[in-house]
Amino acid sequence: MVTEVVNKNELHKLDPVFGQNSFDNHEQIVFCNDKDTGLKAIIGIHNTVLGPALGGTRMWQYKNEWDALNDVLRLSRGMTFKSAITGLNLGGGKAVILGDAKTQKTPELMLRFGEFVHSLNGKYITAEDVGMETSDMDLVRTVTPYVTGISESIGGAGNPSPITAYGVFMGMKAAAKYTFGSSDLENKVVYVQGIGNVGEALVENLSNEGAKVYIADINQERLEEVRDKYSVEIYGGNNLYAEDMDIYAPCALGATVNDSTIHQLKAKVIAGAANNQLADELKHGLMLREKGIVYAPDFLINAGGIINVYAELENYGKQEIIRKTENIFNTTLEILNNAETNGITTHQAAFDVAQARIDSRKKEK
Ligand SMILES: NC(=O)c1ccc[n+]([C@@H]2O[C@H](COP(=O)([O-])OP(=O)(O)OC[C@H]3O[C@@H](n4cnc5c(N)ncnc54)[C@H](O)[C@@H]3O)[C@@H](O)[C@H]2O)c1
Repeated sequence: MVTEVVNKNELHKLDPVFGQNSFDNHEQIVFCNDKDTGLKAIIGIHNTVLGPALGGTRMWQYKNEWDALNDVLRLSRGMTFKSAITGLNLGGGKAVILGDAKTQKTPELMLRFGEFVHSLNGKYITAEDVGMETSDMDLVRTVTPYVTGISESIGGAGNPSPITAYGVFMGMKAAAKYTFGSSDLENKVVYVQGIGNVGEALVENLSNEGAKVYIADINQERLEEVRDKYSVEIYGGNNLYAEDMDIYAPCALGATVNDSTIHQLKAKVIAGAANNQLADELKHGLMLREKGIVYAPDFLINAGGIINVYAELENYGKQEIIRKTENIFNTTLEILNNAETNGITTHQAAFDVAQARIDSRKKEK
């Protein structure tokens, strides 16, 4: 849509940036373009009340620029609440690079992207997300200090994905305790959708605990690779939402919990790593509550990665990373109980805690 020539008289109807539903008072949005490397990126800085906006970079072949903009806005906003509820002194930001990471990601493009990050003087700090590897962050580090998730060999905390997965596992166990009366996941039927960096590490935790794990991914090679390493089954159908399961773990992209899937979902718990799992936070949060499906808020339980990269800024070690990540179990249980007591959705309960922390810091300032 944005690539079409727009009738100037109609521009006011489009409100392309400030009028977007997902805009939600972003402080700054930076559009980056470099002809030589083909870089097209958007950096979203949602809120810096608690500290610099930290969030990963996603490289994805979006259908169009509207999708890319909407994604970066939703993701950076999510980071604000993730860091706030986790008690970190960080704001929310995120970046997207438009393109196919497999075929279009070059060292030159990553370096140019790093220069754009550097030009923001630390207001935005990047890290990895979908389509990025630790080695990409190492490259970005050569042109800017405003990057985390770099290799341990050069002073970083390494790949955040295993810690993210561990936090999701903790959140899932808390949701299981709340729902089934025990945090033990042995024999629980869990569908993990998306077995990338985080999904695979979650599968490892789950299979060690004796859960019955089914894996789904659009990448067949990946499915076979992961199936051969752990005692899991590849899901052979084409609509996992309708399958009998205890727990649905979305670990691919966002918005899989929506009008169409909620009606089909048989899971009793949703707990996964993907950001922005609810297509519409208010509406779908309520629909899940009405259906009695327990939703462990994504921005609460997938905070292990940000805890891991925050260590690079605050200089704490592995032990503290694990301790903070394990605490996701307690926070999740508290949020699920609060939601029940106050008759609100679990998403709202988590959001309220995060927003209260931001408001109180704003008052102090
Ligand atoms: N990496 C982290 O530390 C971290 C931290 C917090 C949140 N997250 C979120 O977790 C999710 C996974 O991150 P990751 O780092 O593992 O990414 P990744 O790129 O390593 O893996 C994503 C996987 O999802 C698969 N996939 C994509 N679309 C799919 C679909 N429609 N159905 C099934 N599978 C599909 C891909 O083939 C890939 O295997 C993302 O939403 C990311 O934003 C990641």
